[in-house]
Amino acid sequence: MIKPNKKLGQNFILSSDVTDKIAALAGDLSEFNVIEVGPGFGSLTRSILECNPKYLLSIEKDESLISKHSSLIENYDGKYQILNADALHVKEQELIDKPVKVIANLPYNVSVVLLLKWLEDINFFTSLTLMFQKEVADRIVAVPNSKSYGRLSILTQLFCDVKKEFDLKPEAFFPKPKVDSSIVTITPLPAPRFSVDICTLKKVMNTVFSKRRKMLSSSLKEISHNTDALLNAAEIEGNKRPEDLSIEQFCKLANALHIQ
Ligand SMILES: C[S@@+](CC[C@H](N)C(=O)[O-])C[C@H]1O[C@@H](n2cnc3c(N)ncnc32)[C@H](O)[C@@H]1O
Repeated sequence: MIKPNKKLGQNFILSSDVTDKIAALAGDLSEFNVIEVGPGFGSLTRSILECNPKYLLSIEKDESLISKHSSLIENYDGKYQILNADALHVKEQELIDKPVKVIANLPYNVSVVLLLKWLEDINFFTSLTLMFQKEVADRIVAVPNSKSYGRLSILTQLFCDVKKEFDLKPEAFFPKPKVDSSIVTITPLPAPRFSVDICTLKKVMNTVFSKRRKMLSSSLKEISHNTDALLNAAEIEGNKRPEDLSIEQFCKLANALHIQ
């Protein structure tokens, strides 16, 4: 009898058609080491292994699920290992060699924190094929002037191409989550789209998005003693709101603040 652990975001995919489709989205795996976060009972794991990766390492926090993988480890002798660890705290760079692809049906409670962690050294990865709750996926792929556009869209798209692949209804999982889910492909760029100091960019985004409805001329006062000069230097009108700005404009604003 399976007793899913809600705290660990355990919603297992029911159909192998779905897991096969997710694994296939990651493209040819034969030259790649693959990391899977949260293999659960191994449904997506099996689909990934059937795509013949060079090596697969799964990272699972729930100790009680580790033994469920013994036959897969035996059948894919030397090609598959499972690590009982918290994916938030592992250093992938110490566990596996490049080139690396990540494929995962992420535990939703930690999915954003995991993505932010991977973004810190994004060029370690060739691609990430990830399942998020739909609302988070929408934020990742959002464009300016939309309600989902914000910090996560800007940070991810500064470093990566992003593509929403398909949505899944709660019925695709056991137990049924309360929300829809979406698969996103994230492909790191060789270099960030625009040159910017990331700390300053984060400071600007945190300031203006925490007052989303306010005009920039007002919200930027919190971090700049001369908002007119700042906005002029970035060639942005003060009556704009944060969701009006492109990623390039955010970077211009951060660069102008950095030298102010
Ligand atoms: C959404 S389920 C996916 C299970 C399986 N891959 C599937 O698609 O059916 C998330 C999995 O992540 C595991 N998990 C939760 N938090 C984790 C963490 N911090 N590090 C590693 N695994 C975690 C859960 O125990 C669970 O097996």
